[in-house]
Amino acid sequence: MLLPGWLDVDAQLSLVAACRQWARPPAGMHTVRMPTGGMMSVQMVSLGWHWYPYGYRRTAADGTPVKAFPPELGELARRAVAEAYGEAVGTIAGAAGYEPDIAIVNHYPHGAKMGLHQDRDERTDAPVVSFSLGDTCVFRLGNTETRTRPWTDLELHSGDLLVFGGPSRLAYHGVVRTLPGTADPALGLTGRLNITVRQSGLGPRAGVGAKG
Ligand SMILES: O=C(O)CCC(=O)C(=O)O
Ligand SMILES: [Fe+2]
Repeated sequence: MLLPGWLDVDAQLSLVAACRQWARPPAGMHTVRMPTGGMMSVQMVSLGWHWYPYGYRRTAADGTPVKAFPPELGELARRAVAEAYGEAVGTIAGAAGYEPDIAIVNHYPHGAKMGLHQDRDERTDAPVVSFSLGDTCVFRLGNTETRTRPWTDLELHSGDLLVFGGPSRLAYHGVVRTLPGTADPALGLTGRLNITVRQSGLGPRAGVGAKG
């Protein structure tokens, strides 16, 4: 579900300010090396659970405890899910009782992108909520079966809300490119930020993934 302009400028400004705090060390913004050896071009910071390829743990990349998941971000994401699905909320897995406990903030400097992937390191089928801030990007929304066509390229603008739930929860998706300089200068942001809010399905202490 795409709800363009769901965040007004004030809400965008407060999220950008929050991202600046979350980005600070310890457990701050970092780059990620993929198991194949390459570095991701985005920088990221996780809240609640630290994401690494491919799993979640409580310890951040610098070895310090991951920052807490902010309850107000959970509240915002719950409202996003409720408004995205409206009366159909009961038909979408995990939407009615949405209890997110993870946020991943991605920063896209000019030239950064994200290859086509599924968000499948969570242990629930509850929706993933995505907020876009800053520069516009070309977002590729694929199908749930393959990394290949059919896909749809759409622009995500600052303030747009995208919710992956129900039949599209495991849709392949990625960021083809950002459009440098398209952000409202009032945001004071270089590049693009994306915040995804997720429900881990993990217990309070457990970690999952290839490295346990
Ligand atoms: O930046 C985006 O819009 C998508 C980010 C994403 O797919 C992810 O963090 O898993
Ligand atoms: Fe994703």
